[in-house]
Amino acid sequence: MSTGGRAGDLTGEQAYLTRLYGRLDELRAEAGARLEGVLAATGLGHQGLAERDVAADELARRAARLDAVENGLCFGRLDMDDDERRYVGRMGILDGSADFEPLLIDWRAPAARPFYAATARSTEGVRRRRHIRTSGRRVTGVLDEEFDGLAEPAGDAALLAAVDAARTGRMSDIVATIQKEQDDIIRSPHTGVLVVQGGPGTGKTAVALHRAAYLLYTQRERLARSGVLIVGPNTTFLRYIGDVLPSLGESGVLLATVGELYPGVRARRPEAPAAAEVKGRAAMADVLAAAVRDRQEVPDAPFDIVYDEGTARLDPGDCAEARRVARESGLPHNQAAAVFRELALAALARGVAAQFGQDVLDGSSLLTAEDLEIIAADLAASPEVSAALDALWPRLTPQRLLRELYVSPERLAAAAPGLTAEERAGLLRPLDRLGWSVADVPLLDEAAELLGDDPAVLRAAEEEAAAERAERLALAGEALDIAYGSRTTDFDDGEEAEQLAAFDLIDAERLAERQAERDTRDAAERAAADRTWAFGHVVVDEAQELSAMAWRVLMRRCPARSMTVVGDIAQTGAPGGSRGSWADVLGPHVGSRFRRAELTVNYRLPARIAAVAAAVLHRIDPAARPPRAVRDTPAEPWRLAVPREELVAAAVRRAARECAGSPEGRVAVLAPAALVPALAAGAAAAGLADRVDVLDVGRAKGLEFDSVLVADPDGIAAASPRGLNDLYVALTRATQRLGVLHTGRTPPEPLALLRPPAAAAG
Ligand SMILES: Nc1ncnc2c1ncn2[C@@H]1O[C@H](COP(=O)(O)OP(=O)(O)OP(=O)(O)O)[C@@H](O)[C@H]1O
Repeated sequence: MSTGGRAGDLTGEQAYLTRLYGRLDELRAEAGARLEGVLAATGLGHQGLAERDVAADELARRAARLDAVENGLCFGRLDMDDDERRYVGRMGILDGSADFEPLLIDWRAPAARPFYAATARSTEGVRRRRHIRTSGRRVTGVLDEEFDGLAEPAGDAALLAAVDAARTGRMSDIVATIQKEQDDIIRSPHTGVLVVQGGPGTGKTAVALHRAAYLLYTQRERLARSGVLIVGPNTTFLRYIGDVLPSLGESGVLLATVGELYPGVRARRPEAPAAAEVKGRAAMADVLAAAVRDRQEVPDAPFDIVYDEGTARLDPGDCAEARRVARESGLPHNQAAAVFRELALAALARGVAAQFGQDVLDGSSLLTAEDLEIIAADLAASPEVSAALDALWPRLTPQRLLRELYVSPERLAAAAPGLTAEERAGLLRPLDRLGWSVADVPLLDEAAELLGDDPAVLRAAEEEAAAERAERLALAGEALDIAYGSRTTDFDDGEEAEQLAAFDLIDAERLAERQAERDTRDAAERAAADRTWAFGHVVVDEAQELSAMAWRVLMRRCPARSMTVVGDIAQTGAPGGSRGSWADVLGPHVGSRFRRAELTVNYRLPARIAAVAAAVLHRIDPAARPPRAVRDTPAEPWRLAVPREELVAAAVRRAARECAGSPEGRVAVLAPAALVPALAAGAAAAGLADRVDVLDVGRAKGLEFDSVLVADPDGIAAASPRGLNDLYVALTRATQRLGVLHTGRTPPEPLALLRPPAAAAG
């Protein structure tokens, strides 16, 4: 393999790149002019206006795609055995001639595949693979791999440069350096559930996002209609990965946490881990089904309903029969209410008719059919009768079902006999205005399925959602007022973050309202507002974190079961997350009908940090194979014992030292949640807030930083429901340097092997 850039190569590639950007500019100008033309059209009827909006949206999306590929437009060239030359880049570009010659091949097109798949042993017709490095519109280097059959290409310098680069705090795409084992997954033709297991840093997230981009390219029409959902563990993570698909020219994908998947509900309520774990169990589906059945009542004894026209007697036997038929209708609760009501009304009408006596000869009613109809109509129109029947089979919103379950020990005991008294007590809560937790969302969704839609209930649910929104806006308004009121010219970054959160909230609401007014929203936008939306493809990242109940939600959102599921069971941290295998997780939904792929190379951790992590992994699961690190760095990971009362100050000092040691890149201090506020305040006071993130391990899941300081590893292990899993996650976030600050004489055992840093004075 030859590297570097001979002057002739650079000049030649620069000329080609300049031509490509020239063509890109032309295409942008064309798209802009067409958009202007469409928007300027006047005298359109209703239909014409709707068509114009659709066309304008499509053109705006195309313009956005053309803008998005500006950076790193072209990154590779293939010289084939037959002398054909192919340039590979972020999008396909044809020249402007009548022949439409391809100038640039989209990385996802079959013709680009050899760029990722060719090896010395299987060259796929490639003679030379060239990596083209650019900065803006300038070529800065080329790197050639010659497949002359003589030798295995040497280590991939392009890859090493990419994985060694300083991190920005936002994930970048890897389109220029996708490796073969990753490419096989990205382009997998499998149409069902594809599970990608891999240790930390093996590129699971990167692969999942590039697979989404690949599917959007190969199945554009289908997925433009049905949309793609990407599920991540928390909003910090979603922000971290949020630039990747747009940089690949793909928008219109919905990124959400499970807590955001129930329209109208924002899950903000804190939840005790034990209660979250119980709520995540698959058995909660039966609990909810029982809770719904429990709301379908039969009176213990006959009772009289006094209404305008007299008194009607409701008999428990008739009620039980009406309930039996309604249940057997197979309809969801709210729709079956109509069946119950009709049968109960008929029974009531028979009872009233009987009050008028019977023919002594044949026992038939003395009333005419017309009389009977009038009685039935009077009963149906009576508010008293309706109230009595509604009390027996109330129409329910999911919110009401759950709220009334959570406040009632009796209802909980009846619906959840399988839970222990302690577990049930953990679910109890007062009637308050704190809303819903993330663990409640799958239960609301499950309840919505069991209850079904009913116009009256939909209205009630909308009213509840509107009230909740109004409350949130009021709270946001208050937060803004507070932020403005307490604004000083020198507020620290913690305050600024608060203020931004409030602005974000309001912006999100405004956006949602604007979207609701248009009907040209893309699939992702419409899907976000529709609980019953069926996505064309669902990507689940950090999939090990999901509870059994959360999986049920995702399976409902993807009836076609076209899914890419990526995760690492050894990193499970969430209280309801997976303990077993992927077969345990997916079995209830797809049986054994899923394909499993594995990623084995670690692109994040330098070898010496990977060795520390491997020792911890061995403790978690002696049978697990740690991924192989692709590179090493000179910095030795270290540990430092500090007195507990000095931990915060020592961690802040160390973070400052990390920042001073390299001018760019991100530093993280990872600590037990209880320590985070003090550490964050210390970092802010030291003026480090723009370079240093202070996070608990749950928030750091899936993220990475140039330098990581793990503060109080014992505390992290003790606070984690899974013992060492959270510590494993914390130790696997660093791309360059790792330090551990512990308070005991020695840290948890595998870390005891580490030595103090070169200059130990904290
Ligand atoms: N082929 C590649 N070229 C360049 N960088 C890569 C490549 N594959 C992965 N990386 C980088 O390696 C890092 C780790 O990738 P990623 O976050 O996708 O790993 P992960 O398996 O999801 O990790 P975790 O389990 O910790 O969430 C990222 O910075 C990613 O960009």
